[in-house]
Amino acid sequence: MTTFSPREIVSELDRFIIGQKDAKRAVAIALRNRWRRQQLEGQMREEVMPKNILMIGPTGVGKTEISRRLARLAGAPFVKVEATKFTEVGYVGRDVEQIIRDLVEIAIGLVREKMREDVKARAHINAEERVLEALVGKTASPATRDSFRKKLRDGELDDKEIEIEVADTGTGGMPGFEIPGMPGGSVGVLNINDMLSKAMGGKKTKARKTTVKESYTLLVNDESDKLLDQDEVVRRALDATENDGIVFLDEIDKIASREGGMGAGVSREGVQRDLLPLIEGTTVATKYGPLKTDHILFIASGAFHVSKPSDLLPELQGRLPIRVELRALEKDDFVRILTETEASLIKQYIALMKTEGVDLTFTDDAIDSLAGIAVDLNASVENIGARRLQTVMERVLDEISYDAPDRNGTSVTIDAAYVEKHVGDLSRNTDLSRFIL
Ligand SMILES: Nc1ncnc2c1ncn2[C@@H]1O[C@H](COP(=O)(O)OP(=O)(O)OP(=O)(O)O)[C@@H](O)[C@H]1O
Repeated sequence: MTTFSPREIVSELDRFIIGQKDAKRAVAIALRNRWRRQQLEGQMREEVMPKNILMIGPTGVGKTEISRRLARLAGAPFVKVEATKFTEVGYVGRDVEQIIRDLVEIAIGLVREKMREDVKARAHINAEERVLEALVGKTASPATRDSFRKKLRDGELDDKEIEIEVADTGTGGMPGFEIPGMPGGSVGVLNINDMLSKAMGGKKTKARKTTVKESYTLLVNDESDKLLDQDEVVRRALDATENDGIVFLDEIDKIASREGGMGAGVSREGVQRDLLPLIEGTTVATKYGPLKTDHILFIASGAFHVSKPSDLLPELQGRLPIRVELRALEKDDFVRILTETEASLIKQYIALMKTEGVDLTFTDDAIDSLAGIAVDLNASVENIGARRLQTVMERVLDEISYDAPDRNGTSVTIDAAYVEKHVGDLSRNTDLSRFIL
C-alpha cells in the first residue's frame, strides 16, 4: 500500500504516460481512497466501497497502461481481462470467477517475491552450501570445502558447470482444469494434484545443469521458498487481493448492448449479469480459501463507439460511477511519447544498439517525421493509437537492427531523410501498410 498523495501518484504516472490527465486523476483518487479506508476502524472500514472507474476512449491511448502503472506503483495485484472473452462459445456463467482466482495467483507471486527479499540473507548462505556440495560432494573434508569456498567467493568458479536439484515450480504434472458446471471445480482437481505429489514423496524436484554463477539465482529462490512460511504467504496474498486487488475489464463496451433479443445480444447481457456479483461484492472459492471481492477495484474500459455506457445494465452503471474520457492522441503526443517517457521506444533502441557498440542518435526532425507517419497511418489504415509507433519504429530500424553486429564502434544518426527512405513510400501505400506498418 502506497502512502503517496493523489498529486504524487499523478506525477509518478506522468513519467510513463503522456496526457490523459482526467484518467490519471481518477485512478490516483481511487488509490488514495484505499489508503484512507485502511486508516478507518471497524464497521466504517467495511462500509466504504471502492468507487469503480469507467474509462472511455479509443484503443491504444493509455487506458491499460495507466491502470497497470498504478498497480505497480501500489504493489497491488493486477489482472487484465477482455470482457468479450466470456461471450465465446463454451463459457459458462461462473467462469467469470476465474478472474478472481487469477488475481490471487498474481498476488501469491507478488507476496512471495516480497517475502523472499526478507529471507534472502539466510537463503544466500544456504545456497552457497549447496553450490559447494555440488562442486565437491557431500563427503569432502572441511579443508577442501574451505578452499573451494574461497575460490567460489573470489568468482574463480563462476563458469564451472554443476548439477543442482531445485523444486519444480513449473505447473508440470496434471494441469488444473475447471469441471464444467461445478464452480471452483479446479479446487478439487488441484488438491488431488497436491495429494498425488505428496504421495510420491513430497515436493517434486528437478535436476538442472547450470553454471555456478547462474545457479545462485535458482538456489537462492529455492532456499528462500523453504524458509518462507507458506501459510503466511497465502494469508498475505488473500489479504492483498481483497484489499488492494485491481481488475482491469477491457472491451466492456462490446458487451454493453441490452437489446438484440436473439443470439449474441442475450449472451452479452448474460455476461454483464455474471460480472455484476463480482463487482457488487461476493465470495469466490479459490484453492487458497474463500475470497471476498467487495473491496477489489474494478476499472472497466471501452471505446464506446457504437454502444454507450447507458446501454450497460443499470446495476452495472451504478457500480462504475466514475467516468473518465481519454482523448485520441495527436502528433504532439506521439513526439512526447517517443522522447519524454521513461524507457520510451527511442531510449530503448538506443540502449539496445549500445550493447552492440553502435551509437544511435535521432535528430528532432526524425522524431517529428516518425510521429507524423504514425498519425497519417492511424488516419488512413486504422487507428491503433500509440501502438502504431512500435510498428513504424521497428520498420525504420530494421536494417540497423540486422547489421548492428557488423557496425561495432560506429555511430548512426537517424534523420528525417533516413525515416523517409525507409518507410516514406510504404506509408503512402495504404494497401501495403495494412500488412507491414
Ligand atoms: N498516453 C500515452 N503515453 C505513453 N504511452 C502510451 C500512451 N497511450 C498509449 N501508450 C502506449 O501504447 C501502448 C498501448 O496502450 P494501452 O495498452 O494503454 O492501450 P489502451 O488504451 O488500453 O487500448 P486497448 O483498450 O485497446 O487495450 C502501450 O505500450 C503504451 O505504453
